[in-house]
Amino acid sequence: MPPTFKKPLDYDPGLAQQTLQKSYQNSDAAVEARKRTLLAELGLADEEYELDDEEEEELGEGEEGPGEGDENDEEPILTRGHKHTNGTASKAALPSYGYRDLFGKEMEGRRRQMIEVKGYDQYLQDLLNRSGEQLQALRSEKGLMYPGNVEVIPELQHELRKLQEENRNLRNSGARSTDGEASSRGSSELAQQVSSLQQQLAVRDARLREAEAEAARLKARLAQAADGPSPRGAAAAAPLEELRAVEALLAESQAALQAKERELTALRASKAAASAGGAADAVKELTRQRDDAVQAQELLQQQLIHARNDLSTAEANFRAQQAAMAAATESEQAKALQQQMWALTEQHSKKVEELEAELKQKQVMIQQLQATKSDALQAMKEMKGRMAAVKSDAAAAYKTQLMAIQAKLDEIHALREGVLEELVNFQSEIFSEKTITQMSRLVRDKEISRVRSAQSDLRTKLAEMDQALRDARDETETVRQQSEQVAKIRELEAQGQIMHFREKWRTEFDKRRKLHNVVLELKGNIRVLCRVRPMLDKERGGLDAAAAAASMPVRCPTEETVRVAAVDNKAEKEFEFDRVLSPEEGQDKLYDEVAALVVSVLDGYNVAIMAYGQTGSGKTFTMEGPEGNPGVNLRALGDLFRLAEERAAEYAFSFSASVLEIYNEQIYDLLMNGAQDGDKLDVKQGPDGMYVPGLKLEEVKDMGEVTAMIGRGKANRSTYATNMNEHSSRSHLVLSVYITAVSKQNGTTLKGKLHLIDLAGSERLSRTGAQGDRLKEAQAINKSLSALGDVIQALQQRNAHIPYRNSKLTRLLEDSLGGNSKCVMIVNVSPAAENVSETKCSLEFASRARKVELGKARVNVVSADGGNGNGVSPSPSRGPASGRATPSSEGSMSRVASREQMTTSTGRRTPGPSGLSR
Ligand SMILES: Nc1ncnc2c1ncn2[C@@H]1O[C@H](COP(=O)(O)OP(=O)(O)OP(=O)(O)O)[C@@H](O)[C@H]1O
Repeated sequence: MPPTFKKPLDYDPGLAQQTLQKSYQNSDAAVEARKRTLLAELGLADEEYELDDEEEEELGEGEEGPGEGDENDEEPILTRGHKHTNGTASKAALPSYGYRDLFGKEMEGRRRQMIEVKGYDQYLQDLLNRSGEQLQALRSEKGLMYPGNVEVIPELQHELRKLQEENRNLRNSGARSTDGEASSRGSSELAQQVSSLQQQLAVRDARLREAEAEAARLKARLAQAADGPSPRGAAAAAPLEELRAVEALLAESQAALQAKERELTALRASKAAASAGGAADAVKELTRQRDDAVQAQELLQQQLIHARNDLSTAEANFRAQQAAMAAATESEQAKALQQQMWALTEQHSKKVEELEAELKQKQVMIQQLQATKSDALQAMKEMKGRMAAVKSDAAAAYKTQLMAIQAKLDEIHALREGVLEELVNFQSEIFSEKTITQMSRLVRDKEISRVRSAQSDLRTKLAEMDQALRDARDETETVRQQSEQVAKIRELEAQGQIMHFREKWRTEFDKRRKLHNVVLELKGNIRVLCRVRPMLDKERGGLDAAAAAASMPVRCPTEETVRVAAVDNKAEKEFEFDRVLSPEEGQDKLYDEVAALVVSVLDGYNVAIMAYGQTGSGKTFTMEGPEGNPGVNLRALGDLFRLAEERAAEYAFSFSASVLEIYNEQIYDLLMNGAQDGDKLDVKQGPDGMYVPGLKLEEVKDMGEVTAMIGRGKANRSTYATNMNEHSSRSHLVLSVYITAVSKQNGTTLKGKLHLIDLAGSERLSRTGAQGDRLKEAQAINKSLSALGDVIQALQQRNAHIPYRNSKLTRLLEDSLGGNSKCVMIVNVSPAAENVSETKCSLEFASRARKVELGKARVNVVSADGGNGNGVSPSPSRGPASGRATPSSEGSMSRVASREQMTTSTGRRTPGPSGLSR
């Protein structure tokens, strides 16, 4: 078990030094105390050590023996003392043994008495024995059982006793010599003494060596102690010094012993001299030697006392050193324990920090919980407040009712009082006063019971009202839930109905589309629209718009007829078309008439919309339109993109387009930059119908791309045309749109084609008066338009041969004027009087075209496996592969017949000329 500490201590050299010093002092004090005890036992108190001057002098005077002279003061003390052993010595004659400085005069006096009683030797022996015992007791008491010290001192004591024995022997031999014994016998005794002394010397030598060894052992132990930490070494320094002092003393003892040895050598010499010389001299010499030996013995005794004291001091110091070492060890242990405690303290500190952190978290949680709790309390408070308000409202209502009841009761009471009063008055007249009192009590009790009953009824009614209110609330909740369920059901039903209507709408839409196509077919595949443009400013002749309109020779009496006033002795003439658009009708109205055909393109039909008319009649206005008021081209394309987007769930559409110009019977690609050789582009027939090899087709995805493409085409056209206005009048501009629609359900592909054609001016050659290049241009225009007229006539007459190849224009439109296509011709006319003749020609040309029966159109469809799916459409009136005219079917004829009948019935359709050429 390690010692417990109140608190850890660091090693403090100062404290250790103080502790050591204290232990020294304690040891010194203990030795001093023991010494005093010893002296007390001997009858020598401390105060007795001091001698006053008087006694000193007295003793000094007493020492002067008679006949000895001054020189006796210097005699060996034992020489004089020995004289008194014979019982003749007085106190004044006692020798001074040189202890005066140690024991004092009184002690010296007592000592002398004891010496006189016991004899010197006995006294000395007693003193030594007692000192040894005291020392041993002191050692035992202090626990200083160090072998070296314990052994050395008894040995020294033993040595001392030996010396005393030797002295005694010497004295005895001296006494015998003094008594005059025979010198021969003394000689032999001396020889024995010498031998004995030699043996003693040998023994003392051995003891001295042992003492030296012990000193070395002590020295080693001290050095070992000094090898420790410096404070411990510092603590051991003092005992080391002490040991050195002891060593010095031992060295002195050794020196004394050596002196003794020398004395013995001298004794041997004296022995030899005694053997050789006279006995008296020998005795004298021996006496002198004996005195010297006694003196040496005293010296040794003194040294022994010093050594003993020094040893005691060394022991005390060593003990203190041990205590200091123990203290240092304890300090180290304390230090280790302190470190352990620090480690434990750190662990505890960490644990405390963790616990503190946990505590903080708990505190935060507690704060949050408290906040939540306070919120809940606040909410409860608010709820309580609301409940209290509700209660107070209810209480107020109840109170109001009670007050009303109370008021009623008061009224009743007042009434009752009145009645009672009257009754009393009345009764007083009839009954005695006693009877009246009894009656009034009865009436009052009855009234009270009636009021109580009324109160009870009211309470019951209130309870019933509350119950009714609760029932009403429950019913309201039930109704609300039911209504929610009904609303959900209706919503679901509505969604179902929406789905149903959507499906129905889709079905109806398909039906409508089919019917639309049927209507178109019934109407005829070439529809002819007539558009009369407004009067231009230059054509008004100074008239305002209204007056100019009133003077116009071209009128539109109905939506299907146009009337041309009589000009040049020619009668007024009226023409009928599928639709006639007056000057007031805008682009949107016109587009409404062709929009249905545009839809047909997405269904896989070939559609051609062409604007016909003399120069300046409004063809470009109709097809292109001015900026901000687009014509057929942009509106048709816008519709196509819009419808394609609507049908995106069913079909995947792709659009491409080309822009070409036919000028002087040559084809120019307006999407190609730079000069072109018009002869190089020709019209061919491919698997998908007519096409122009080498013509650039551009994919377009939206109106932005279309607009940009048309803009480039126009720009290219203007670069090579010297006079744009004149050039545009003498060339055909064809914008073609190719649409592919792949069904997402069965993979079939529909391919539609839309030609939007702004034809060249149709004025007659004779009217132009052109010559040279102009004549050539006019002839070319005439040729292509004549070819168009021939084709229309051949179609109308159902000829076996349709002359498509007579011009690039008709060749290009072969599959758009054929059996599987739909065609709209918009004849644009000028309302101006100066253009009446040309207007008539244009209207007559369009009237003939209107009579052309193209037959039932067919869808360009390719099945998913790559086969031609044209068979899905109704039986064609012409062969699909050749595109050549075939005899009309009965159905077609019947439609024509019906149209003829319609015309006849109305009397407005007039048969046109048989030829179409101008
Ligand atoms: N419906 C109309 N409403 C208003 N102005 C029109 C209409 N039609 C044509 N115009 C105007 O008449 C003029 C001639 O029209 P436009 O250039 O379209 O004739 P055109 O037949 O294309 O001539 P060309 O054969 O030379 O190209 C233009 O100024 C045009 O703005």
